[in-house]
Amino acid sequence: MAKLINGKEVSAQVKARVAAETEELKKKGIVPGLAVILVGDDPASQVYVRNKKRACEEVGFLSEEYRLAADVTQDELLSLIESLNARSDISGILVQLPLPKHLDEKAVLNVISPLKDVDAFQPVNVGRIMIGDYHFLPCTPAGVMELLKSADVDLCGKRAVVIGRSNIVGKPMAMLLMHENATVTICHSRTKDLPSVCREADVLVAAIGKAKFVTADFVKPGAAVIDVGMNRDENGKLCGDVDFDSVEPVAGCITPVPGGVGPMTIAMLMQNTLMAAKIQNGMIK
Ligand SMILES: Nc1nc2c(c(=O)[nH]1)N[C@@H](CN(C=O)c1ccc(C(=O)N[C@@H](CCC(=O)O)C(=O)O)cc1)CN2
Ligand SMILES: [Mg+2]
Repeated sequence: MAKLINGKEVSAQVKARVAAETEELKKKGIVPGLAVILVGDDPASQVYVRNKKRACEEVGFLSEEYRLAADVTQDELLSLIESLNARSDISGILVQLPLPKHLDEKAVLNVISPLKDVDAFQPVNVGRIMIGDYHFLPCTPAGVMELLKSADVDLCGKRAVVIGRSNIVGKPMAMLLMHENATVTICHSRTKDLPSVCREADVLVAAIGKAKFVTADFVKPGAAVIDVGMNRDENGKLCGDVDFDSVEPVAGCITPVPGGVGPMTIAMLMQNTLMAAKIQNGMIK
């Protein structure tokens, strides 16, 4: 039986740490503030944005929410971001993704000040991650690293396989694992004989967006299996990219969905926003 890695528990620990530090910052007159921009009315995005606001309240941050109509123009969105860039009471800015098709996501992310880019999606921060000189890490990969640490998974010299090559998860995930001295392979839809590549992994991270895609034959006995997926199964039930029931008996440790990586995403956002407040107040160079 695999050890279950509990994302709810670890995310609560991260948020408690952030809340304690925020209390100290407030004594110096510094209040971290997060602005979240939601364009359109995608129901899942609405839930995530609501949860981000709730997390801000939990850790003692100021939070502002901007709900823009689905047909907002690119110029309107860019000017909102520019006005938030200029405000000293806003430490972090986040644009909830995905954006409606008529908006240019790259141009939108580009305009966020790198000092307030708490998602770490802005090209300056992406580059800094590449060279290992960063303040902000993208929330989901950072959350995965925190979960691996909580489960005492040793990465040094180990084989790690990441399935998925998105800019938001797969690519930065591979970098973070490499910074911890793992030997990393990135797989994707064109990878030949995917199960046999995955079977070499001591640490397997699934971020492909296909329900229950990773089955027991992808998993080396005793491996750490991290499921970044969020899908609906044939009955409409939330499930990950990993077929939990078949993989759990083979893995050494495993994250569930829900309750694994998901809650970490928001906890790490709180950590990044705290970091942004410290940077803007000259506490970190
Ligand atoms: N600007 C961003 N957009 C998006 C991000 C992001 O990090 N920044 N990530 C995802 C959505 N997301 C946060 O925004 C997110 C997704 C899932 C969860 C979560 O807690 N999931 C729960 C299950 C929730 C449910 O029941 O539906 C879990 O896995 O336990 C948090 C945040 C895309 N967009
Ligand atoms: Mg989860």
